Amino acid sequence: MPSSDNNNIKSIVEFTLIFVRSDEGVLLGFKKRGFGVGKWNGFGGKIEKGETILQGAMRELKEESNLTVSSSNMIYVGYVRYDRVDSPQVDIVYIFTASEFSDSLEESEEMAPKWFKISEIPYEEMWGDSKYWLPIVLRKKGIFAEFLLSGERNMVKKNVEERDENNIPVYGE
Ligand SMILES: Nc1ncnc2c1[nH]c(=O)n2[C@H]1C[C@H](O)[C@@H](COP(=O)(O)OP(=O)(O)OP(=O)(O)O)O1
Repeated sequence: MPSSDNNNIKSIVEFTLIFVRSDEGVLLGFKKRGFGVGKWNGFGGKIEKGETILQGAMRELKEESNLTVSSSNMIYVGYVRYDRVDSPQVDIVYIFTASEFSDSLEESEEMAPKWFKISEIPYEEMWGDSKYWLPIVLRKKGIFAEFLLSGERNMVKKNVEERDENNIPVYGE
């Protein structure tokens, strides 16, 4: 996408997003405040200074759902890049899955968690781009996707690539 050429004059903000799986389906959280309020999504947030991407993903899951996933059970599957025509910020969202976890599921100040069958995922109540790439992730494939957005809602361009496990994209490479 042409906007990629602008990376050097845009600020990059890095986020994590994890989709926990079980026999019940996939765990989503209803965002109760802040960015994405009123939408269902996986669990995650900004990576904090001094922590790795993996540490950030594990911390956000714990904070938002009380679930614990050990580092060896965190599966990195790729990333989604969001550029906006009307903002100097590019968001990189690192995507993880996990199917082994411990501790009891709890609602947090930020997220109300709920298990969804795969066939009942509420894509119309999620970010508009999720329907293009989340099904790929849930088929246990790697993902690289990039979206050019106008404001919060309008998608100007999209590029979605399914990747094999030996070709999982790493941001910056
Ligand atoms: N388009 C886009 N931009 C940025 N982040 C996202 C999207 N689509 C998404 O699905 N996401 C994900 C990435 C993160 O998991 C969340 C956003 O994190 P946020 O709640 O803003 O981060 P926190 O660190 O928890 O924020 P506060 O603690 O400051 O509220 O959405």
